[in-house]
Amino acid sequence: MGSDAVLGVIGGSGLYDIDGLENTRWVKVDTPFGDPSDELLTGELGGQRLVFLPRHGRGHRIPPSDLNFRANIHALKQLGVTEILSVSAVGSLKANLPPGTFVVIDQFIDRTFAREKSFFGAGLVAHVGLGHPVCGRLGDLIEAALVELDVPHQRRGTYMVMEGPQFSTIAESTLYRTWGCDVIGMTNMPEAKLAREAEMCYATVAMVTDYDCWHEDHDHVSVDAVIRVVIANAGRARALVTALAPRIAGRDGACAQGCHNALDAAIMTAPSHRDPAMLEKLDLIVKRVLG
Ligand SMILES: CSC[C@H]1O[C@H](OP(=O)(O)O)[C@H](O)[C@@H]1O
Ligand SMILES: Nc1ncnc2[nH]cnc12
Repeated sequence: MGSDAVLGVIGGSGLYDIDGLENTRWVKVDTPFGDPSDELLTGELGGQRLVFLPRHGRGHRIPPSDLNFRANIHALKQLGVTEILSVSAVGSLKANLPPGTFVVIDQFIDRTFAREKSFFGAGLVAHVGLGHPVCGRLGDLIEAALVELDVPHQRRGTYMVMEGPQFSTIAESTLYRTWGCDVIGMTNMPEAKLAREAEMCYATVAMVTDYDCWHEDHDHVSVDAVIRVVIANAGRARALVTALAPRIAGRDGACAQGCHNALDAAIMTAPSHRDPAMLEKLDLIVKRVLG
């Protein structure tokens, strides 16, 4: 069987388009959860189908708490995306992770509190596993691409997700360091949770832009500093996408880690108690498992 893989790229701060895409088209996608951040750019990169979504919209119009994460993930799924690469700017919580380092995230701590976090709800209840919140297989492919490109990186790391939009206090930043977190940002949750519910592989490459506000020898984070580092590293982020695309095509069948079967044992609501309106709204998400 040939690969059915379609790579979705969610571009964070500073990554609002993709180089070298062929046969491109910006597509407007409607979802039962409202509007995604922008139109989605579809195309091919080295023969691999790719869909790109600028997380904050072109021109960076939408703050983290107002992102419609459900619509974004649903729109990617509608366009056939099976594996998602999230590219994100983050602050460093470790002295050995200076700006310019890429971290292939494998864990999250979700401290967000003002966001819709599930496709499911009253009338159709589900609980997916999140012990491994990112796809390890996709993480390995990202790491292989970073090695090939000689980009300074760390293979694993915990991303602390804060609500924002303000940056942290020193007390908060210091607390997160005692928790062993590696980096901090505002966007990857509930994105990763929703990708799991939608049975898509998800992995994050976090681009360190600053030392947040805990480091005595460095200025506190500012938008200026973040943008400067993002611009300096945008070429490497784009090269990563180009190097990752052909690696995605190698998958045969469903993800061996189980991302594409995440709902197999997740739905709790008895068939006789399922809300028909919810079933209709969630059709794209649940049709593989409920038929
Ligand atoms: C401009 S700094 C704060 C902003 O950047 C990060 O976003 P993204 O993950 O989309 O690159 C961070 O989480 C904040 O939203
Ligand atoms: N220090 C920081 N805190 C939260 N989000 C960020 N994005 C980039 N740097 C950040």
